[in-house]
Amino acid sequence: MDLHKEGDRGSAKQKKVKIVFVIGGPGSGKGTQCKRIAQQFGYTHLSVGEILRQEISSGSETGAMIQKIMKEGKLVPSDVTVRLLQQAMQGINSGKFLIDGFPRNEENVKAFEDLTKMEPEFVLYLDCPQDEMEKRLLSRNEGREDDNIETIRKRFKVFMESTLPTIEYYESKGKIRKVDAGKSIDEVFESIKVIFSQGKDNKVPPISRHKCKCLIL
Ligand SMILES: Nc1ncnc2c1ncn2[C@@H]1O[C@H](COP(=O)(O)OP(=O)(O)OP(=O)(O)O)[C@@H](O)[C@H]1O
Ligand SMILES: Nc1ccn([C@@H]2O[C@H](COP(=O)(O)O)[C@@H](O)[C@H]2O)c(=O)n1
Ligand SMILES: [Mg+2]
Repeated sequence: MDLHKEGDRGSAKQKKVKIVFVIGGPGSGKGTQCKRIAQQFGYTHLSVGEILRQEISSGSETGAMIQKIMKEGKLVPSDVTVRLLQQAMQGINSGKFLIDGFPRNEENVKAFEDLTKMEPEFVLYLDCPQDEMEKRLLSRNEGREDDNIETIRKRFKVFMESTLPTIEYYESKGKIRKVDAGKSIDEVFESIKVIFSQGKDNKVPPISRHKCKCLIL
């Protein structure tokens, strides 16, 4: 798949690639729900955090740099993240991508748009209270280096300061589909199924920072 040529929207020969971004605070359930969405709706699930962790495992210099940033709960420079994401997408012959944990800041948005010339169909936003996310992360038990209380608090701060503005950006474009992610896994998936069944014309009421559950501590 040539992700550059996909930007030539007029070309009938180009296969239309559909992209859905999935964002939400750390522990909001992005990975959990993406697995279900991919299975039920035929998407290829790409977790950007997982792609970055694979780069760490490769033992490269870039991986070492990523590991340091992740441990601090900060964000990896967008040129690195988007290059790795684009490489992962190019290796897969799929028409539908579910991109989990992306974008995390405005720099991510710009780098993705500049490099791929693509935009998401919509952005699924898992809105979850912070105390619930903290509880989930502390009992996740998957051996992640960043699942400790110190790093978790830093990740929450990054989410508030850097990711919420991207949610507002996509809200202004009418692309946010928000679900209450504080409920049980099954209940959250029920709300998500409605969104994926209705497709891109399903509009939800506008949100603002003040209405996010993640801010009600
Ligand atoms: N709705 C839910 N209710 C209770 N526990 C949940 C729910 N959704 C996910 N979990 C659990 O919470 C933990 C975090 O979920 P998950 O890994 O899907 O979150 P995430 O948003 O991908 O987090 P991160 O940003 O850190 O990758 C996991 O142990 C998962 O099993
Ligand atoms: N767009 C992104 C996504 C992730 N990161 C870094 O990876 C960490 C883990 O991400 P998860 O989605 O698995 O929680 C995250 O805390 C960041 O350090 C990133 O920089 N940019
Ligand atoms: Mg995850």
